[in-house]
Amino acid sequence: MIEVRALCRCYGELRAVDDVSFDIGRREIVGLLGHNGAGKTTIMKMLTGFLEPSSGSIRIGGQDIAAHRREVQRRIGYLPENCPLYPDMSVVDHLDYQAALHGIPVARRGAAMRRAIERTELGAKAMAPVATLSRGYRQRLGVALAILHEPDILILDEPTNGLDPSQIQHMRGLIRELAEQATVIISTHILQEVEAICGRVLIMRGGRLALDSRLDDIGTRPRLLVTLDRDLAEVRSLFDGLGLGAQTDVEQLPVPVRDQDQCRTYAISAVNPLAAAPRVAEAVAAQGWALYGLELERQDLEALFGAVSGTAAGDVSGKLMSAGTVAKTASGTAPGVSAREAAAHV
Ligand SMILES: Nc1ncnc2c1ncn2[C@@H]1O[C@H](COP(=O)(O)OP(=O)(O)OP(=O)(O)O)[C@@H](O)[C@H]1O
Repeated sequence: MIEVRALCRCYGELRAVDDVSFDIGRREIVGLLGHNGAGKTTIMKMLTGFLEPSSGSIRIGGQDIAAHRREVQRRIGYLPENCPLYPDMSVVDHLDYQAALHGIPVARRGAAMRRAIERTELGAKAMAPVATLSRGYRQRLGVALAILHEPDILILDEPTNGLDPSQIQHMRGLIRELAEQATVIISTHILQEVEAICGRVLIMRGGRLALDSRLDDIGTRPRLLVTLDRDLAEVRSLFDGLGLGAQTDVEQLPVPVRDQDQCRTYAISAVNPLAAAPRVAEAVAAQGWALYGLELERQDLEALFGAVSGTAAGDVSGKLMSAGTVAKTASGTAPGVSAREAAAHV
C-alpha cells in the first residue's frame, strides 16, 4: 500500500530524514516514534505530498507521489501537528470549506459532514466558532477535517496532543474504528498510545529509521539477567553444567552495573527463563558466590524505545531487548536482526 524507498530530506546541511525505507500494508496501524527533531513530521509531510523529498521515492497504492500528487492526496487524510484552523469560521463552515477543497460534490457534502461530525462527536459544537473551541474540540475538528472525504490512508501527527484522559480514550477508540477502513500512521511521543493502538512501530533516530518492529514481536524470548562479580568464563562454565536446555546461552551485557564496578550482568537465554531462575540462584549459592541481581529482562516498548532512540544509555535491560527487526536502508536489509543488535548499533 505504502512503499517508501531511500527517502531523504535535507534542510541546508541538516539531513532531517536520511535514507529511510519501509512498506506499510493495507489496514495497518503504525506508530511513528522518536524524540523531538527525529524526523517524524518531515516524513509525514512527504507522505502527504506537502513536502518534496530531496531524494528517494514514495509510492502509494502503486502510484509514485511525485508523478501523481493530486490523485494520491485524494486518498489521504492528514491531521497536521498543531492542526491549523480558521478561528473565525464555525465548525460546519470549516467542514463545508474543506469538503469543497476536496471536491466532494455539493449533493454529498451534507452527508459527509454529518458523518464526520458524528464520528468525532462534534455535534454539540457544530455551530460554534472555531475560536471558542477547547483544545480537545479543536483536535476533534482536525480529525473530522482529515476523515471528511473518507480517505483510505490516515496520517495523524500527534492526534492526542493536549487532550484530557477521557478525550484521549475517545480519540484512541476513534482511531481504532477508522483503522477498520483505512491504513493509519500516527506520530506520537506517548509510548502507551502505540501499545494501545498500533500493530507496528517505526522508531526514528536522528533522521534515520532505527527500528521497524511489529508490537507482537516485542516481549518475546525474555532472558534471565543475573548480576555477579565473576568473569564470563566462570559464569559460562557454571551455567553450562546446569542443563538449562540446548538453547542456553550466556551473554555479558556491555554496561557495567552502576556503582558496582566489579559486577557484571549476564543475560541467560534459556527455553524457560523463569523456571531456570531458582536453579541459577541455587547454583550460585552452592558455589559460594554473591548474587547481586536476578530478574527477567524488561520487555516493553519503553525499554525498546530507550535502547533504540538512545534515551537510556545506562539502562542495562533497555539495551538488551530481544525482538524486532532493524530497519531497511537503501544499502540493503538486515533480515532477522534482533532489536538487541539494533540497540547496539544506534
Ligand atoms: N522548515 C525547516 N527548516 C529547517 N529545519 C527544519 C525545518 N523543518 C524541520 N526542520 C528540522 O528537521 C529536523 C526534523 O524535524 P521534524 O519536525 O521532522 O522532527 P519531529 O520528529 O517531527 O519532531 P517533534 O517531535 O518535535 O515534532 C529537526 O532538526 C528540525 O529542526
